[in-house]
Amino acid sequence: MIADGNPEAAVSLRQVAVRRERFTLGPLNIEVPRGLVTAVVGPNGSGKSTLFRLLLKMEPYDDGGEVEVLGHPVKPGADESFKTGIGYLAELPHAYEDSLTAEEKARFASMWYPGWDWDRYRKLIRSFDAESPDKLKKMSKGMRRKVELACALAHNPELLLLDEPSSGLDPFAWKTMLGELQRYMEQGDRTMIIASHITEEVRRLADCILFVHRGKALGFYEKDQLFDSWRALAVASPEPGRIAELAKSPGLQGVAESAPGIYQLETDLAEEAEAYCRERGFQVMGSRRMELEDILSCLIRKEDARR
Ligand SMILES: Nc1ncnc2c1ncn2[C@@H]1O[C@H](COP(=O)(O)OP(=O)(O)OP(=O)(O)O)[C@@H](O)[C@H]1O
Repeated sequence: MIADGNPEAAVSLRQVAVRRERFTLGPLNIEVPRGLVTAVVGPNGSGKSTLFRLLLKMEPYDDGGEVEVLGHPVKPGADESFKTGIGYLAELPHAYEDSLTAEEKARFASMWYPGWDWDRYRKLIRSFDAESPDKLKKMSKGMRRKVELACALAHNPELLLLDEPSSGLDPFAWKTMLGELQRYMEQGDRTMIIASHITEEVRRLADCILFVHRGKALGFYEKDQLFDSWRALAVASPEPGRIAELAKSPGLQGVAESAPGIYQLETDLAEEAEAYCRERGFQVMGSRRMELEDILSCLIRKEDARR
């Protein structure tokens, strides 16, 4: 997770801290790889939106930290032209755009982004079924979201930052969005960072997952590896009361005796834990992938115990 000036990184953070009156993000040391989708997953108020704003130079950070986006330093006085290579979908709509129509918003964006492609924009609007002459403030939440998504994608940005993009979308629009985002990533050289509370969205889109909680990074994982190694095992023993033995199993994240001699064991080293159990005469009756929220709960529990 420590950044070391890796040119393969789309985003590098070194010892970066954002301080507010009642909240601190960081210090963060993170490298987000290029060409992949990284999902930022964490409870409400954990700092996901603040992280996005930091990357767009909308949040000042403490001296001593270093932020690099697409190879450019993000710091006071530095050139900001790299921002034209970013597509950003904020969590909430901007009030100053309320009185614009979709077409007017798009015209405004087209002046800012050299790579703006009207043909691409119109195709996206059609694909989202979001053709409307209304002002943005008169649109439904989902309709406005679709317009904003089309605008974030229309210049085919090198880096796409999506803050809870599916908020307000109906299931059809959600599916369309997934398809468009997958097509965007199929180009092979694009990078996406997405904050999401939707497990299915993370499962389908993400290559990597960054867990955050109370402004701290709890871990950066390759998704498939994460789901392979974090498992819940159902373990049986002919005699009850052997929980202390299981509590020493590799990668232990949690263990409970659900019935006499029947244990639920959560581990982030599934293969090693299964071998450990078998060597000691336990029977491994089942092994299932843990859900994203369960993994996040385990990480939070560990972090809270450390505090
Ligand atoms: N403008 C602000 N001024 C002061 N504190 C703020 C401001 N915006 C957010 N915060 C605080 O910063 C913390 C992180 O907020 P942030 O919006 O980054 O979290 P989040 O992970 O995106 O949450 P959610 O999942 O609810 O969108 C919260 O404690 C929030 O109250």
